[in-house]
Formats: sequence, C-alpha cells, structure tokens
Amino acid sequence: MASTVDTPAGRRLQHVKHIIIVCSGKGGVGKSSVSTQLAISLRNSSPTARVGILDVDLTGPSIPRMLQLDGHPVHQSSDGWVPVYADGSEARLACMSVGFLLKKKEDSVVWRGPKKNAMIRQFLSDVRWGELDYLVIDTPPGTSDEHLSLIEHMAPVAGRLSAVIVTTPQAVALLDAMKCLSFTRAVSLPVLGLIENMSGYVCPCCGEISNVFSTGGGQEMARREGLQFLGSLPVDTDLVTLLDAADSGAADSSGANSGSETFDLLRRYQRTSTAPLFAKIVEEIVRTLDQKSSPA
Ligand SMILES: Nc1ncnc2c1ncn2[C@@H]1O[C@H](COP(=O)(O)OP(=O)(O)OP(=O)(O)O)[C@@H](O)[C@H]1O
Ligand code: SF4
Repeated sequence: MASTVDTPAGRRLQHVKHIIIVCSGKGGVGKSSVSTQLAISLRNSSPTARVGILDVDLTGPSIPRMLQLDGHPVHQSSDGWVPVYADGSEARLACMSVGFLLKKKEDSVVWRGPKKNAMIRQFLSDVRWGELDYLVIDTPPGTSDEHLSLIEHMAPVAGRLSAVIVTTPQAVALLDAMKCLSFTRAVSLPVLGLIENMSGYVCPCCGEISNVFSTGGGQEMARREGLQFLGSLPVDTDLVTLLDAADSGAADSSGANSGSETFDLLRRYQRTSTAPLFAKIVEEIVRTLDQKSSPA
C-alpha cells in the first residue's frame, strides 16, 4: 500500500498537525479577516504554537494586505519557497499568498481552472512550511475550482483537514453558507463550526449593540444542522481603523514592511474589540482538534 504521504503535497505537509480551511458561501462576509485573526489567535494560544496561513483566494488575495506584508518578496531556496514570516525572527506565523507573486498589488490574476489548480498544487508541495501546529487556509467565496483542487491535493493528509464556515446573519448569506456546508458534506470534510460575522454593531461610545442586520441566523443554522456554533463577531471599528492604517502603512524601499512594523501590527490585532472573542473561538477549536487527535 502507498504511504499516506507519498505525494509532493503529502510529503510537504507531513509535519503539519491540523489544517483548517476557512470558507464562506458568499463574498465579502469577512472570511479573510476571520482567517487572519484566527491565525494570529492560534499563534498566541501558546508560547510555542507555530501557525501557517495560506491564501488560495487567487483572484482576490487579501492576506498580505491584512498582515501588512504587501510587496514582500518571496525567496526560493534549494528546498522550495520560503514563506514570509509575519512575526519576523520569531518565525511562528508563516504566510504564503499569490499576492506575493504579483508585480504590483493592483495587478489582477485572470486564470482559468487548470492554472489555478497548478498554483494550488505548487503552494501545497513547494512551500517550506516546516513543522506547524496549524495551517489556516483562506479560500475564495463559494465552492470553486480552488476548493476542489485543495481537497484533491490534500487527500494524503485528509485526516487532518477540517473547515470553519463564516457567514453574516442575513438570509442570503445563510443560504449560501448552506451551499458551502453541502460541499463539505459532499467531500467528507469535517466542519469545526460556524462563525457569524458582522453580527451587530457595538457603539464605541456607549457599548450599545445595534443589530444593523438581523442577528442569530448563524446560531440557528448551526443548531439545525448539528454544527458547533463558534461565536458571533460584531462589526469591529478597531479592525476597520487597523486595516485602514495597514493600507496606508509605510513600506520600505523594497516595497516590504520591516519585521518590527508587522510585529506591531500583530499587537494591534490583539487590542481590537473582537480579539477576546477570537481567543474564545480558538480555545474551542483547539479543544476540538486535541480531542480529535488524541487516541481513543
Ligand atoms: N467584524 C468586522 N468588523 C469590521 N469590519 C469587518 C469585519 N469583518 C470583515 N470586515 C471588513 O469587511 C471587508 C470584507 O472582509 P474580508 O475581505 O475579510 O471578506 P471576504 O469574505 O474574505 O471577502 P472576499 O469575498 O472578497 O474574499 C474588509 O474590509 C474587512 O476589513
Ligand atoms: S448607541 Fe448611543 S452613544 Fe452610540 S451612537 Fe447611538 S446614541 Fe450615540
């Protein structure tokens, strides 16, 4: 019988303990922000946790922007691509995105399915992730070529895969989240739980919660479908301010930000009003994954 790691992606990912695919049925619900904040909170969940974040939203990569790593060059070593570390020399938050391969961040990626498939295969087999506790994968909205390619190339490590579904509370987003859930069921991808994002707005002056959209739909969907409800995240004005600042952040002459700037960015993420909610979500995720990997 062939070894379970007997493919380039299987060999490369053999030292990655858990792989979390973040998906949403609908665009713009906050999947990339959730992926970024999950990766940061997982990294901070223990002093030694090592986390990777892979951005396979090939036509709309936003992870480099969210980690203020836009324009960072990617180095090729004899052993493959070296990921970009969002925490400098600590090297506990490794990041890879097609965004690093574009000449300018405004450049668009207009690729057909086979080229996207080849890029994803390369990300999974050629990036030198090393040992990771968690690899968080940010995907495009919906269920597209990218999702199928991921599942196909990661078949040798299928036992370590799970998904987190992100939705907003509106009916249309929930309908699309259901489609996403049926995809996970069709490909036997276990779902760790559901996150309802932009669930209400917390007034920065008085803390009053206004439900701009309806609320509670994600929790209801989770109950109905037998999923774990991981939590609700309100519209976070700290996150908006942080990302606006990151967008206008100064880059050095190579177009890349220095390690200390991105390190400072990680600290600022930790001070947003949703950071404690992410810490709780991560506690739940870590508990579930530990149970899954502990011998019966
Ligand atoms: N809880 C939140 N509070 C405030 N702003 C948020 C929140 N979640 C996401 N956003 C903002 O909403 C916008 C869309 O978020 P994001 O890019 O994460 O969504 P997405 O689902 O990944 O989008 P796409 O479909 O383009 O991949 C971003 O500007 C992000 O900063
Ligand atoms: S919730 Fe209260 S403090 Fe906040 S904006 Fe509305 S009225 Fe003002």
